[in-house]
Amino acid sequence: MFDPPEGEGFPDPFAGSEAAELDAKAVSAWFGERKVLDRVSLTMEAGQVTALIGPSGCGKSTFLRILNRMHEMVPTASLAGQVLLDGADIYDPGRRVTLARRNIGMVFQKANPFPAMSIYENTVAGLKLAGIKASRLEKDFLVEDSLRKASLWDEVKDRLHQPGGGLSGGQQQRLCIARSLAVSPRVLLMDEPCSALDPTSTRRVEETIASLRGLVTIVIVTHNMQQAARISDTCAFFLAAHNAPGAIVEHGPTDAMFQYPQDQRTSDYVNGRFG
Ligand SMILES: Nc1ncnc2c1ncn2[C@@H]1O[C@H](COP(=O)(O)OP(=O)(O)OP(=O)(O)O)[C@@H](O)[C@H]1O
Repeated sequence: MFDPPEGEGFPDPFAGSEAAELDAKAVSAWFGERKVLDRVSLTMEAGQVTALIGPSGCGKSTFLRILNRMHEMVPTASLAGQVLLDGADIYDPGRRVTLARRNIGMVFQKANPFPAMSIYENTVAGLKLAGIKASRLEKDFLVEDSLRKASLWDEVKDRLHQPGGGLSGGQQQRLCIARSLAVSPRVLLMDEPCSALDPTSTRRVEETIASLRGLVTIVIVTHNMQQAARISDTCAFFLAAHNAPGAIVEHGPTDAMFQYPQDQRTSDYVNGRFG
């Protein structure tokens, strides 16, 4: 895909330092001929935590990957609909993929720091990719700021120049969160970020997510209903009927979704009766 070079004349249409609203409008997705999402619309409020829940294969990860233009990296993939970041469509022709990804970061299921690279270098590793130039002093500030926001600073401040691969799994996941935060994203997408972690590390990552509320908009896929209930403000329940594409059955404030679900299928799912 054509992606014009960095530099003057290509202003960032999504620029800003605040958490931004993300609005998916009638998003459908295909892998080859197979439709896997059908007209999904969802507003993910600025600064809030939105949890995407639903059984395996209903399209949650596909939807998440559409939100920062990663879906199009799969050769057979296609999509329809719009994704607006504070009103600007990230899929507008001519709009740069790199800018969408810089403003909408992603943390994956399995922590993926560069193992031989130091904690310091891992934290600022995204700057170059995002075309952000920073002096040593600016980097020093960014490293501390990002590691503090990721709730990792106190644990690593005395060993910033040791390899990232030497950290525990939970610390590595928080290092990846710090790396994402270092480029000042306005939205952070998280695809089951705790599924490979033990309960203590999970709790630390959940605390980190809670501390980021208001600073960045968070959209998280989770299979853990207790986690969704603990950390999210809003929930969207995805479901794919047999051989049908995934769609949202119900969405709304998390408390209401868990205590007074409007749809029987939501009630069955959040109470562990299927999936
Ligand atoms: N790269 C791909 N090529 C072809 N089909 C795919 C690809 N990725 C996902 N799919 C299909 O798209 C559908 C939705 O998958 P997706 O991973 O988005 O679901 P999910 O709800 O996130 O599942 P899980 O909770 O198990 O991660 C599934 O039927 C899956 O098999």
